Amino acid sequence: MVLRVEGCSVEIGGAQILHDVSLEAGRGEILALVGHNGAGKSTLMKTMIGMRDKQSGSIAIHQENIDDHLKGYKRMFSYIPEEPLLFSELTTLQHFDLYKQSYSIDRETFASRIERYMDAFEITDKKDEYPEALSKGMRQKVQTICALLPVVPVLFIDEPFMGLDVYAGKFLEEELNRKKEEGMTIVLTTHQLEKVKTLADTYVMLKNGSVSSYGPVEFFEMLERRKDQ
Ligand SMILES: Nc1ncnc2c1ncn2[C@@H]1O[C@H](COP(=O)(O)OP(=O)(O)OP(=O)(O)O)[C@@H](O)[C@H]1O
Repeated sequence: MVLRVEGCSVEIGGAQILHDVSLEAGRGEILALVGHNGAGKSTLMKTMIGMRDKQSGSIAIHQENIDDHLKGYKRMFSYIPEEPLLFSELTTLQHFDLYKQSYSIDRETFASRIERYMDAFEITDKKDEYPEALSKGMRQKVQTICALLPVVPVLFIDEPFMGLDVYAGKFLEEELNRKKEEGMTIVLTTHQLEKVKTLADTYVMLKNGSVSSYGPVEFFEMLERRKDQ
């Protein structure tokens, strides 16, 4: 297994938000976190990337435990948050450069990737702009490109298609499939059930902070069909 989460519980301000959550995902697997608003999907994702403390449980990528060596663990994944988290003092290109340095991406690989991504996401003419001069969707594109640049074992994405236009959404979907073929493990949250069915291999359904069902995506489709009957 590439990603292993075991018995994670999270409290925020004295309220128990996640209860004993466990999941795992293998190489080249796309895992969708699903559930109603407030079920705990973003909290779980933030906990898996070390942005939120847990009260119990363990999280590891390739046996690198989040609690033993956070810096090493952080080099094992990239992350696209629900709301873009950009630096107001950095231009689009400077953001990409920050990722190049953080993940030690070589110059040639970096140059070809940013050219391809800026072209596909249609933001080449925004390369010297600061975030305040970008629309929300464009900021989301910059954030998405940052996370797609490094080749890491795991990619975490919170609501990947929110705010993206249809062309960018289509390209992202194709790119996630390409990354999956190359062996990347992808964990995403989404409310778009169609995307779960077309993109994911497995799913974890959260209900009030607990895992209510978990398995191959065909099982999820069966549950959805049964609900409709
Ligand atoms: N910073 C916070 N302070 C207090 N409560 C929080 C905080 N963040 C999340 N919560 C609570 O934790 C619960 C889970 O929220 P979370 O954002 O993880 O849900 P979600 O499944 O991602 O929801 P959505 O689908 O609406 O994005 C909610 O009850 C929310 O109010």
